[in-house]
Amino acid sequence: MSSLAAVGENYQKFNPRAYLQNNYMPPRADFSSDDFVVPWKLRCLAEAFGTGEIHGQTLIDIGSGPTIYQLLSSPDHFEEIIMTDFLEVNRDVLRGWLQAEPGSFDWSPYIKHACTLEGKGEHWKDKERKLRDKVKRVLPIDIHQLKPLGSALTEPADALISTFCLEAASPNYESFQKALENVTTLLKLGGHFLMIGALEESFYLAGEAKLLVVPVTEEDVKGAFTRCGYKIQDFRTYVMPSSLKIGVDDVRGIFFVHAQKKMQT
Ligand SMILES: C[S@@+](CC[C@H](N)C(=O)[O-])C[C@H]1O[C@@H](n2cnc3c(N)ncnc32)[C@H](O)[C@@H]1O
Ligand SMILES: O=S(=O)(c1ccc2c(c1)CN[C@@H](CF)C2)N1CCSCC1
Repeated sequence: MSSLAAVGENYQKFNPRAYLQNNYMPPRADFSSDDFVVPWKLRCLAEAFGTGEIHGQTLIDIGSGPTIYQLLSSPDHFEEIIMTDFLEVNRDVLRGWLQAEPGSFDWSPYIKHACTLEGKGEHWKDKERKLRDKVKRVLPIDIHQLKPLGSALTEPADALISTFCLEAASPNYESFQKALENVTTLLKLGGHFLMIGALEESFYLAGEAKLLVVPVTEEDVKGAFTRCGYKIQDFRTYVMPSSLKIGVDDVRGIFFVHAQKKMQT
């Protein structure tokens, strides 16, 4: 079995609820200080979208998983948002939240924090409704395919966003780089890519699943984007405090990159 096939097979054991529990619920999800990682992530995204540079018809979220926090500052800037994931279980979890099904994950602390960061006086229920209205499709994706969305997409997008996907779905750095090239085909020339990911992580747990992660450094990430024809507009890192290391992963830090696809290749 190829290493890519092995990654895909291992993901069949991925448990969305366990993943959400491990990463997006207290005590790890702590909003009590701006210096904590979740406020830091939301601030990176709010500030990037707040520049007004990143806008257009379509935004695609690559490897959404069962989460929506990554999109909270985007709805005012795009007509259509497309969410994607490799696993049907995750696409089903997303559809449940989008349709406000009972028992869906409570993202309200994240939505409220995004409203505070943006400082527009927007009520969190309005932001929640706006995001639900803008997400028009939830599609299957495989970043290791030359055409990651197959024939589902006709027009390239104005912007891409991806959080904790490429490094968590690639068995090695070569396939991480190739996956970036593959997803870049989904983006217009001059389009913007916002990515948040794990630094120097080798595994994470999601219920019965132990998923292998290709450990990447800041230089690895910058090099991959540069080799793929991007201009890096902003790059930030967050060092994970030891208090947040509870055994569900071995992440050392988090990166945020805002990159723009050059007009000339
Ligand atoms: C660590 S989770 C990230 C989820 C979410 N974006 C977040 O910020 O928490 C990694 C995601 O990558 C997805 N994935 C795994 N293999 C993939 C592939 N070949 N192509 C696209 N996504 C894949 C998984 O289904 C999972 O949802
Ligand atoms: O936002 S995080 O930095 C975060 C959030 C998600 C993930 C990781 C880290 C690291 N492992 C990833 C596996 F790919 C998933 N965070 C980790 C500390 S507690 C709150 C959640």
